[in-house]
Amino acid sequence: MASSSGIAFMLTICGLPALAGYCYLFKQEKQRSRREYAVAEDYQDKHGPICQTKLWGRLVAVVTKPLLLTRLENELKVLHTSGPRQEKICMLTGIADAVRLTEVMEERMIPITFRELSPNGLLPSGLLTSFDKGLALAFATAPGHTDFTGAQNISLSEFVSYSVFYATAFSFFGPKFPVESHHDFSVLASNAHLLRSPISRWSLVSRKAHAARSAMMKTFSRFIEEWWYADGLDHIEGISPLMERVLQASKEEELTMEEAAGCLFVLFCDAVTNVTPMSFWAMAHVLKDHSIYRSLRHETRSQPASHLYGPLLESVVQETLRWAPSPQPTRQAVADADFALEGKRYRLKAGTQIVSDMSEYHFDMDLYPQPQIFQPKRFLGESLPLPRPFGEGKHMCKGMYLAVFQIKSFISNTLRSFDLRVMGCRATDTPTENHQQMGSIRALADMGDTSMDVAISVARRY
Ligand code: HEM
Repeated sequence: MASSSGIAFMLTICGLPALAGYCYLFKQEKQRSRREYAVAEDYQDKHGPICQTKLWGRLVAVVTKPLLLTRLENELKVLHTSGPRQEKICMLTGIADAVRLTEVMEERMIPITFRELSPNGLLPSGLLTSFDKGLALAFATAPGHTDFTGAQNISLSEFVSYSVFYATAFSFFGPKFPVESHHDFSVLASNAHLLRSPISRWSLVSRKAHAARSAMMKTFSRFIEEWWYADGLDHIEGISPLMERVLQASKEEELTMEEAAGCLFVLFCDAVTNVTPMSFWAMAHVLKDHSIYRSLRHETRSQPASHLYGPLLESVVQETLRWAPSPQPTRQAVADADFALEGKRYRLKAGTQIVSDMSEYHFDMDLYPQPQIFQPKRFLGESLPLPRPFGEGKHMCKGMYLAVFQIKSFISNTLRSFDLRVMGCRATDTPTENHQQMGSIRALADMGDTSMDVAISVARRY
């Protein structure tokens, strides 16, 4: 899934500033100028809510209104997910011929995920409690195997990335999963853009990304190997019902062991790659404003550990889901389609990628006053429309309930376990892999440099 910043960047370098105005997420906390609003409005008046362009030789149509993608899917019947999904699977797993794997993911694994991660499936699965337990274990070691007994300065991005990775791996795969693979995962996550582009064929440029991907795939293959070949063994210690069902389905569908490992890895990536930056942004904004930090800490600490529903926490999470870049649902037109919409005529050519971008909606000043400013209390007591970072229609995110739980659990457990302080924004000579994964942190540093990070002091409370 392309990120909003990616599309904004692609549109900008294509010399289409008017279109770039559609997805200007990374001008965070700066007022969008009157001119930029006017340019975007002007574009919509002329061309309607779908903007078509060509990026690196590929036809792309960007849809900018809620529910429009669902409408096009239902009415045109030519928009499919399998093309973009297959690309994503190949990119993440390195499996060149992923046609069968993509089919199995769509027909078996996604419905399993939908059932297991629905509100009714989540509670009995034990996934939520084991995520909390995983966080406690991560806090005991992360990062760099420190125990945080005295106050220590660390990078917020590393702290978030390691904690979310550890807790998700623990809750999905149990205590036997080798969490030291976090290093390979970070390298892969921050270089995934290379694997996604034709540059991936230039081995000199993308060697690091290829190596990290092979290492992750080996980790997953080794993790399931014993179970895979031992017919009598029906359980991997501590594995979640979701992943157990995915493995059973892999055998039933006669996938290879590598393909089964690929299924686990792709679902794991779905669960970590978006929760990590969302948790980072939420935490960064809470720490940036000392009065918010104190109020949220008070709210969190005055409730029982299992309680994750304080009103301020709820508002901070919703504001993060509105403000932070979210992945963009993508479909592919498998045949030409002509249609009219809001008085404009469109023609989608077969092969066009349709990308839904909600940044125009999330930054609409009529819906959310001063949209560039992260306002932690924005959703307190207000009946504002809720953000829409999870896509829409039948392919809407299957892990949205888990995702919201993970972000809330990360913030609450961090505030309960530690006293934190921002020490400043730190420049590193060699940016660690996490920085790009987190996106630009200009909002705090305002220096336009992705090698910046937020340094925090962390001291364990008990
Ligand atoms: C804040 C975190 C997350 C965000 C913002 C997010 C967002 C999205 C978006 C935008 C889509 C595409 C929807 C579409 O094509 O219409 C998606 C799909 C998906 N997400 Fe998430 N997601 C998050 C967390 C998770 C988690 C924790 C899981 C757990 C495994 C997950 C599993 C999935 C799956 C399986 C799909 C594919 C659904 C399908 O094609 O039917 N996501 N997500």
